[in-house]
Amino acid sequence: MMRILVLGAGAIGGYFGGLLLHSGADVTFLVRRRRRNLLKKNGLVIHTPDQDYDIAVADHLVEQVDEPYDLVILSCKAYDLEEAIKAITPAVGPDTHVLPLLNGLRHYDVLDETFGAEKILGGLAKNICTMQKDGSIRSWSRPGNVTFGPRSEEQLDFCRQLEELLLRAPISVTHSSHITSALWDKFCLITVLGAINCLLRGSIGDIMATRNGRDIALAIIDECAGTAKAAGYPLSEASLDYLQSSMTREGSDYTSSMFRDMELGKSVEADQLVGDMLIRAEDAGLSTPFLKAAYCTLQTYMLRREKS
Ligand SMILES: NC(=O)C1=CN([C@@H]2O[C@H](COP(=O)(O)OP(=O)(O)OC[C@H]3O[C@@H](n4cnc5c(N)ncnc54)[C@H](OP(=O)(O)O)[C@@H]3O)[C@@H](O)[C@H]2O)C=CC1
Ligand SMILES: CC(C)(CO)C(=O)C(=O)O
Repeated sequence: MMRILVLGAGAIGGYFGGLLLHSGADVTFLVRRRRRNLLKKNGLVIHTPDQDYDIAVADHLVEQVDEPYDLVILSCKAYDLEEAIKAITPAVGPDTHVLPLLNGLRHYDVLDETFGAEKILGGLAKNICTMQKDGSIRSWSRPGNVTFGPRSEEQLDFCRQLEELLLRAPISVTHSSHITSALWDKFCLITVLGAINCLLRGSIGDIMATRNGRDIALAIIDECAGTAKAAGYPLSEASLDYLQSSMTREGSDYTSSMFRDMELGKSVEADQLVGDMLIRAEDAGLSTPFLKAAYCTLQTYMLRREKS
């Protein structure tokens, strides 16, 4: 059976790792002391719109690893990547594959350089979820989706085995043969949503109730879509339609995890999402005033947070 190590049992790692374990997969969570203690005490509870799961994880927790696994699922925040790489290094042997589920793109450069691109699959998560104070995971998606795929021919066999395994869990699974395009689509979606929410400080519905919210949302979509096009990964018509309708829907309570983190006073992935999109736009010679304003807002937030 495929041996899987999941780094981080937060919202994304806890949800997908927990549901994989529930489906009979061989899953071990690599967690830090505080998270380990909480999971030992409370178990891993996952609340979904249709069902709650109470998963016994006490025997599936480690604070460090010393042997290779077949698959390492990486589900930390981007600002924790460096430490996470140190923690998983002993688990990455010659035949190991790594599936990152982080938002953004920059982590691929770092992972490729550290472990070799042949080991790093393409992956992303679509799941509106959060880790609650008591350590349980709440997901509002029906169900959360993992999209993954090979970044080179050599990874195809492993991806087929992985698809078989993922399909046994109560999650939605997309095995993409164009994973880099899918990563760009998700990068645009999360940057657009995060920039709108964090710049204008509200859910999509809150913002659509204002005089100019819709115009600003559409301008941010244009800036990100232009950047994707310049990078050689233009958004499909369907993706663009989806962005234009979901980001301007009246009454929508849509928020990104970055905005929810900001509301809670937590650290945010500003550099890896809005900041990175902005750098790529500038490199392509594009004018992106709204992304600049959004990044400036996020940086100001982070600077004030560091001071307090
Ligand atoms: N939440 C969402 O709705 C979505 C999030 N994403 C993306 O998924 C990624 C993860 O986000 P999310 O799950 O929300 O974040 P969380 O903060 O909920 O979870 C991250 C977990 O990673 C753990 N972690 C970090 N570094 C280490 C380490 N060195 N060793 C062990 N554990 C570690 C943290 O542990 P500790 O508790 O000890 O700090 C934390 O529990 C982000 O890139 C995010 O943008 C993508 C789609 C949706
Ligand atoms: C797009 C969304 C909102 C859900 O998948 C997300 O990725 C996030 O909140 O980080």
